Amino acid sequence: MRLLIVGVGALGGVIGARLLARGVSVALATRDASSAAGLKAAGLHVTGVGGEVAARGVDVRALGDWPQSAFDLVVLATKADDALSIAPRCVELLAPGGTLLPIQNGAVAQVLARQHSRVVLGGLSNLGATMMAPGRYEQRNAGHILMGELAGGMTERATQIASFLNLGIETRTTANMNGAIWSKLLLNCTVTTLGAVAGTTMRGYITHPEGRALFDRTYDETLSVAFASGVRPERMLVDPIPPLDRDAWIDRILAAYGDLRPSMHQDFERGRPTEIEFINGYVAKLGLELGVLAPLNAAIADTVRAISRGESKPSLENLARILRG
Ligand SMILES: NC(=O)C1=CN([C@@H]2O[C@H](COP(=O)(O)OP(=O)(O)OC[C@H]3O[C@@H](n4cnc5c(N)ncnc54)[C@H](OP(=O)(O)O)[C@@H]3O)[C@@H](O)[C@H]2O)C=CC1
Ligand SMILES: CC(C)(CO)C(=O)C(=O)O
Repeated sequence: MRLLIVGVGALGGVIGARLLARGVSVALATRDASSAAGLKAAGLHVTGVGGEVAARGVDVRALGDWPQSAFDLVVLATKADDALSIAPRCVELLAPGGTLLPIQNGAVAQVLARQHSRVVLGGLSNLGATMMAPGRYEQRNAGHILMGELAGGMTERATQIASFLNLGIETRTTANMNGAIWSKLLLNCTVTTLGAVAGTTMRGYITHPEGRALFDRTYDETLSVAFASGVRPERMLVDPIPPLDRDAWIDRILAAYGDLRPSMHQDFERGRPTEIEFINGYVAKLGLELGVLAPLNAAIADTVRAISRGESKPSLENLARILRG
């Protein structure tokens, strides 16, 4: 299988390096020729969970420099906005019958599938990684890539692609990919975004009454939109549907994600665009289309946009303000 990884940041770098270390042939695409030259010189080096691996002399070019129809699989590992803008170019790079596998947080695969339904397979990452410098990455957990057909069910292409990626990186399939993407979305709409607007981790805000109230109400609102869209969220690390013993369920979420610094908070600090339009922004918009109002998701998205514009700062007070409406 001829594989191209587009976006050699935290996730793309770890996936590429682990496949190369197992002798799998991997082509890489960066934004431009100068980052490709830098990466060619640096090679890929991964430390952390899963062990240290290094790859020299990597096959890397700028995205625009790869020939058309050259790949059977393109793993799209950029942030969401970039994924949307370069998806048409990625589709051109696919040979007939090829597959585009986006692995962003949020509803990127669903949005891409509206334009490129023929080729898009749903994907997400339960693997956590950080890029220290171009070519230098740290794997933060023992997570895996999850993939499957957005229309549901299992196909031969999904099984074949998973077996291929499994040569270097743990990859699982699900017959309920939409449900899995929504399960992650439920957590990103709450754990990630509330932590980002509060400027802390989930453990840092959930002990405040407003933090707990906003978490509960936002989670339930997001779940209503998921159900209205016909999705049945899939169990992943925690049960996606809160059981009667909600406190014990919150403790399980805290154990898995409570101490992680939200990626969106890092986006604020680095002045980078966030993925909010594919997280709470997506849920608010879809809720409107489906006639299920999602005012908390809309208010959270507005707060994130205001912080990105420099009109507000992350703080615990944002949570109380969003709750007041
Ligand atoms: N890191 C993690 O632990 C996890 C990440 N995710 C999701 O995975 C996605 C990727 O995240 P992450 O790896 O952290 O992001 P990074 O920002 O570390 O990596 C994205 C990479 O894509 C590159 N890129 C941007 N535009 C292009 C382009 N036009 N052509 C080629 N490359 C391009 C960027 O290059 P440049 O620097 O030039 O912009 C950067 O190297 C996000 O949606 C994130 O939400 C999901 C779960 C965990
Ligand atoms: C792990 C988690 C849920 C933490 O917020 C996340 O996905 C993120 O920050 O992007």
